[in-house]
Amino acid sequence: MAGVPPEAHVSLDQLKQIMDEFAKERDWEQFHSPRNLLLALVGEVGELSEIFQWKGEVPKGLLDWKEEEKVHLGEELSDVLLYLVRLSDMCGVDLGKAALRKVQLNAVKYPKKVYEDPSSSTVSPNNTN
Ligand SMILES: Nc1ccn([C@H]2C[C@H](O)[C@@H](COP(=O)(O)OP(=O)(O)OP(=O)(O)O)O2)c(=O)n1
Repeated sequence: MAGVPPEAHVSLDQLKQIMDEFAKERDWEQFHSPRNLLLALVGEVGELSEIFQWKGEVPKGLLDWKEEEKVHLGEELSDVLLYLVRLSDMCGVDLGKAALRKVQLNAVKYPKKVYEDPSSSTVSPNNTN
């Protein structure tokens, strides 16, 4: 793959282009329908879940995980991301734009002031009333 960007600077748009090239080079565009991609995405979410299955709660940062476990985790997270990027593209959705818009909607739905107030510390995100 010619245009693989330096790791630290990858964008959703670059991942979109890479997935497009990957599918074209293998003549796999015929298989990358929205439904197929959604099923593939859900399958990868299942593989991601398996990594955490039966472990109980795990500490943030996964400090006690072996390096190979973290590498595996990175692979499954990447599969989810790549299928999500490809699914969005095949549905004609600009994922970056949509995500930024959703972040704005979230901020309106969950106003900062409510959650900044220490007296409201028991308010959960799903119980704003
Ligand atoms: N038709 C396909 C098949 C694969 N991929 C790409 C996207 C994913 O990043 C990765 C998924 O590959 P596998 O189906 O081989 O899944 P895993 O890498 O998880 O392998 P396994 O299920 O054996 O653990 O390859 C794709 O774009 N289109």
